Amino acid sequence: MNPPWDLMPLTSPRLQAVSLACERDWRLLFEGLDLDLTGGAMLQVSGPNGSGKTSLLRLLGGLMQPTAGEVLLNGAPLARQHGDLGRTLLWIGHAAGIKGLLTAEENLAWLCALHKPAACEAIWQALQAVGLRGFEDVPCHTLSAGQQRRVALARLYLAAPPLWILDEPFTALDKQGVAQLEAHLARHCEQGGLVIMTTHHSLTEKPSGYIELDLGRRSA
Ligand SMILES: Nc1ncnc2c1ncn2[C@@H]1O[C@H](COP(=O)(O)OP(=O)(O)OP(=O)(O)O)[C@@H](O)[C@H]1O
Repeated sequence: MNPPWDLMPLTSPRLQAVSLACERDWRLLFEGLDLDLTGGAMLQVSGPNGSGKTSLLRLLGGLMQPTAGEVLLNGAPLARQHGDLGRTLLWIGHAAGIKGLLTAEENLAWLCALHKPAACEAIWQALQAVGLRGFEDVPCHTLSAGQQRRVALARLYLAAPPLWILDEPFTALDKQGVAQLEAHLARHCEQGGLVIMTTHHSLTEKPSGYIELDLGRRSA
């Protein structure tokens, strides 16, 4: 049987940043930032600590308003699409973002239910894909940091939307986990998905649409 993520038809997303500026605590992090990303692209946002990588991701994911400029998703301002964002965009933040008292299966069930409920079988397949077979029904606070990160990343193996915004997705993963995630992200892009992520990790597997944006080299 094919895994569920192979059954998901991707509608190619387009994300644009138009003359984006970001100021935090009266400190200008960047300004005049333009991006035009379509399905197939992988944008790696790099730069030193505090250069504004997470802030940029939050702007692109609609979690924060820019100081100037705007973000367009499929041609329309992101700010006006909050109700529909979950169908297009999957956000996985710096923290694993899972509930310790819930099991891995329960965490994924409620996270998916926010936008599109997932069948129990699909959730177990996703957990198996991230190496958590046998840990489906234990409370997540009993899992290691890397295993908790894997629970969060299992969402990328469910019927995920086409645009993935991931803040430091490789944190706490072992070598095998890093290699597997790299391959999965590259495959998502080759299938028409769009990945935007921050990482200090140097990628060994890059899709043809790979782009790097180094915020440390931009003058604010
Ligand atoms: N909630 C906040 N309120 C005010 N300022 C903030 C907040 N979060 C971050 N900042 C400031 O914004 C700047 C950029 O932070 P950001 O987290 O975007 O950087 P980063 O490049 O992702 O850093 P790191 O590599 O350490 O994760 C920092 O100077 C930080 O102090």
